[in-house]
Amino acid sequence: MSSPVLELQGLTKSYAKLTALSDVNLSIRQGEIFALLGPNGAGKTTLIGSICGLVKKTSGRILLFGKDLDQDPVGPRYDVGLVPQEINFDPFFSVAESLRIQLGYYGRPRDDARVDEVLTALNLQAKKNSLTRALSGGMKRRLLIAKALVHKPKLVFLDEPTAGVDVELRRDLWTYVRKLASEGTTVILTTHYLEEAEELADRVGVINEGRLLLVEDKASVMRRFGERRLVVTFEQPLAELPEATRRFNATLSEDRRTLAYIEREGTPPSGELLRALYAQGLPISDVETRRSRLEDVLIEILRGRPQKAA
Ligand SMILES: Nc1ncnc2c1ncn2[C@@H]1O[C@H](COP(=O)(O)OP(=O)(O)OP(=O)(O)O)[C@@H](O)[C@H]1O
Repeated sequence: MSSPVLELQGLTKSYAKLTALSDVNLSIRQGEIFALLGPNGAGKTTLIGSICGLVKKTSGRILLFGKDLDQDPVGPRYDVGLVPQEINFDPFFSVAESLRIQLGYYGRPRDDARVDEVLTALNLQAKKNSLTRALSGGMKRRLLIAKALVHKPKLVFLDEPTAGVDVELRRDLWTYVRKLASEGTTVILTTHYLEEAEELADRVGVINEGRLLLVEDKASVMRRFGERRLVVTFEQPLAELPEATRRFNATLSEDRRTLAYIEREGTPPSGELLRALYAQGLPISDVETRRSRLEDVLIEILRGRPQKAA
């Protein structure tokens, strides 16, 4: 297995009255899409800032591409791209100029073909010669992403990349992020749109009050914390639940017309319960199922539902 792209060992950041990051340990694999999730003020931007050189850590080690940033704070950072939350470009440059400057800033030679490629990928070609201040909010965000990618970084941080953008740009960006990852770029993303993490992430990390609570494959998190809710409505009230369905621990409503069942890891599948009901020949008028979304799961984790071993 190749060595991690990024490794955090005991990363801690304290401000005068507050510990924004507390003993964070994390290892990121090459080519993965990692979503860092947590409520406002959890420490996500501080974590990204410490790696990108915008925040000075208090203690701990950061190894970027195998190099300790305390020993070489500059070199490894040339291969990192950051899409910050805040729009931060000079309004008096054109779109293309600001990308050219960015290339120079990262020590890369002038490369107009690369600038064009990124502009096309982010649907900004038509605005190539416009001043950045003349862009709409969504276009500014596209440019922010273009700037973070123009120097072909090996590791990209996307800090709330789609906050305030329209659905179309969000979809475009997701497609682009997937393409980057499939080509070997590693992506670390923070987002409050849980749908974004659900769509994109291979692994998720949950941070709260500066502590990393969990790091796990998204599929495994969904299995462990997720649930499927099954609600069956009968045409007539039932006298009682049939014997064959007792083992499911389902509940019958007060009017005895609807049955609710929650399927979790380790409980029988809801399909089995449905089959048992059909086998009894009960007249069913409606069946409804709802699966947990990552949003529900995150709330469970932050509430501190006791964790089983993974
Ligand atoms: N320069 C600073 N001085 C003092 N406290 C700070 C400073 N920067 C951040 N903090 C505090 O550190 C904590 C973590 O902030 P951070 O911006 O990392 O959170 P976040 O998870 O990115 O939140 P959000 O989702 O709202 O962007 C917060 O309590 C914040 O107020």
